[in-house]
Amino acid sequence: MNQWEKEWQTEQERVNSVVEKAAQKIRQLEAHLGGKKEDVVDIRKNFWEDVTVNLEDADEAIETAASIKQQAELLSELERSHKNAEEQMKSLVRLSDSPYFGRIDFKEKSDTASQQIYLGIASFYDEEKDEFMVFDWRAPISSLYYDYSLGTAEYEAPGGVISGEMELKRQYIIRNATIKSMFDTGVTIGDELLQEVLSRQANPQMKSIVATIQKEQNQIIRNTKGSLLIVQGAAGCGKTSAALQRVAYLLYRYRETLSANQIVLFSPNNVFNSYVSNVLPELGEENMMQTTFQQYIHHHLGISFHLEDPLEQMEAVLTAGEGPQDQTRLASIQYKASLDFMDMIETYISRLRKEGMIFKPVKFRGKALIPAEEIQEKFYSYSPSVSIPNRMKLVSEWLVREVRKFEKAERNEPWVEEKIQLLDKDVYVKLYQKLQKKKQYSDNTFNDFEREQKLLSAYVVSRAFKPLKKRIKGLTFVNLKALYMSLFKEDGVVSPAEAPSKWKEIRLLTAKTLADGELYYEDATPFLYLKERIEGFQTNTAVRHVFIDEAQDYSPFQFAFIQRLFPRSKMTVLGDLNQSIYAHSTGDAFQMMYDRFGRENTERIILTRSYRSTRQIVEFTRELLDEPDKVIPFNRDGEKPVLKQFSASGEHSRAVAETIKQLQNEQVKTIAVICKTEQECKEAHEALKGQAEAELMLKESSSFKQGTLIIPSYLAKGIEFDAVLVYDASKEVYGKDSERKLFYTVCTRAMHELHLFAKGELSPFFDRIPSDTFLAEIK
Ligand SMILES: Nc1ncnc2c1ncn2[C@@H]1O[C@H](COP(=O)(O)OP(=O)(O)OP(=O)(O)O)[C@@H](O)[C@H]1O
Repeated sequence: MNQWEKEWQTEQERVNSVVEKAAQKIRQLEAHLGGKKEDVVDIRKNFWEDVTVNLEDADEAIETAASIKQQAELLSELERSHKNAEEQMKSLVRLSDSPYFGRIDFKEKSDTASQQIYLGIASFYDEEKDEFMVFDWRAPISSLYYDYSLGTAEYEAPGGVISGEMELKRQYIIRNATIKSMFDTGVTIGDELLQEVLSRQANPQMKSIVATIQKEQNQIIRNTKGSLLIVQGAAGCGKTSAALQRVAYLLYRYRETLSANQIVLFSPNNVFNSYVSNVLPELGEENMMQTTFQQYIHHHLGISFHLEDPLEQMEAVLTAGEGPQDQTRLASIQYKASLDFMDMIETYISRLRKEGMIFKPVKFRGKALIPAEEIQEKFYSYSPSVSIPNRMKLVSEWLVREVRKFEKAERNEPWVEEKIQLLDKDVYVKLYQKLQKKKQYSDNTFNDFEREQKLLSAYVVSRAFKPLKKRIKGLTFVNLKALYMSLFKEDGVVSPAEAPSKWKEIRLLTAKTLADGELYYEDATPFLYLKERIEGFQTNTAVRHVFIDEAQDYSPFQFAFIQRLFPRSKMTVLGDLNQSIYAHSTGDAFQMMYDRFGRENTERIILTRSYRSTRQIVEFTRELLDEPDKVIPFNRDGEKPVLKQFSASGEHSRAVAETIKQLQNEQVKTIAVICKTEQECKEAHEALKGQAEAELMLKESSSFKQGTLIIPSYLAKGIEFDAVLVYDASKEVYGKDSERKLFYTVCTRAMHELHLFAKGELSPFFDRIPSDTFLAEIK
């Protein structure tokens, strides 16, 4: 047995001993858990027997309440500890399969001997020996593993910086408690393990990367300095991965004060949500809250008209032509994305303080109880120094009082009698009991009938007025739609000198769509902003950390809005300007964020190494960028991208089908035929019918499946596939310079293979790509 084999054996023995200790712990926990479960069941069963209920007098009632409280606390404490034990159990089960993935030997400056630190997903403490057999990857000392190669190294412990010498760095792949591979590394995280991880097939669910986190990614994960962290980097450089491990890190580091429901991740779409949903549970943490910006807006708008989906907007933009209508829409999208538009709304708000508020009359059964003009008069009767939301509140209280007056008068209306006849028997009985309780019955049946009648009509009227009062309290008497539309009137807020280009056309377009009962997606955030400014901003102060992935797709307006929504929250913003695919994402949104938070509160980290795709694919895709050298491929080899160009469309689809079948025969798990738009997807699906099996995925389904998909470009955002087939890389489809970023985004979804097909003339983007970076077949 050579030295390495001996090492291997010693390491395997250590794995065995950790697993054995974990098994002991599992047995103990099982016994404990069983007992706890019985206790919980017992307490639930006997809850009312173990409390003394006596409500005879006030003192007794207080004692009873105290006794119930004590019993409830006991129960919740037991439930909590049961949950903890269960979580510990899950972590031990994971540990028994693969206890750790790395080891470092570190000698502190002041020590003579080095300490062996084994790193795993969760820590494991040996009570007998009083030492950690495994350190959590997020522990302060674990950062040595990610940040240093052999030699001098230091880390930040709670008590200060600790320096020393790293003498060994080792990596393992352990499955079923057996070491499958083991390597010592000199450089940061050895290429070998990363090579092995990256060469695997794509998965419908993203995986955690804790064993191979790179130094620059570790900086993102552990950064706790500023209130804004901006992460920029090319496609596939691990922004999303780093963000998710960062969530896990924050939950560990601030475990006393931070919980998963205080962290929000804004993701590009629901497919992406499902794609990343497994990473945190895999790391033994609960998932943070996940939403898309569209869902958030929709939920808070609570409007009755139809709100356009961002995907519909995307389709409209991607299929836009040179005609005036389409050009107006584009100009409108861009202007409404800007901070200029937010300023315009602010000017409007200042004006509304003095004049111009628009209300709806308060109506009941079709009858106007309080006309809109009267509400407006009341609104402006309050001092202008009172803010608009406060005045709204005062008006709402006044309206409720007014409505109450009408409510009383309404009791004698004929409809009330009709409703009384239709009342349920149960209601009658209840009201009868109420009267009896109040001892309001007399011997005089005539009086009794009158009282009954009064009570019944009061009941019927009050029930009928309830929704109206609720609506008033919800401030629905303000006419938000009309207010928003006023922004686009000819004599509106904007002075001709400040008006954006095509302002007249934008005004007309907006007025028309709103009048048709539709709200375009570009209007959604400004509309909500106006609503919040009038009704009072519903800020969320419970959320402590907001993550925005694919941040290049947010408009400055949306960013500013999010910042305002979460005033007590830190932010991590991740994106790549080269993948800006929305028409509103003009300019450098990151710079704008940077300016808003201020330099002293902001950290900016740029990632340059791309891990997703093979070296050959990165060498091809990066040429689409203005600064190709800024993207460095990770050294993993594969085939060069293949381009097949056809003049006849029949041959084109046959070739696509052939490639799909070939990949399927090779057992490639995830294959995506990516088209630019929904329309193109449908055409592709039709053309491939009967030739190759492929599923059409057009809308955001809630999950992302293995297999062969035909998918539009914007739905493939943030996701990756083993093989990508660009359905038509012709000039017809990717011809405008504004589509270069989209083309880049599409091509960079490929991990191992990239096939491009073109019908007719090639996209001009190929002019910038050196011909030796791909293989071309022209038919
Ligand atoms: N340190 C790492 N170890 C192992 N795999 C990694 C590492 N960093 C990134 N990856 C892998 O690279 C791929 C791309 O990562 P990720 O999706 O996080 O990149 P991204 O920057 O968000 O990409 P995009 O901007 O294209 O959406 C994923 O498969 C991820 O698992």
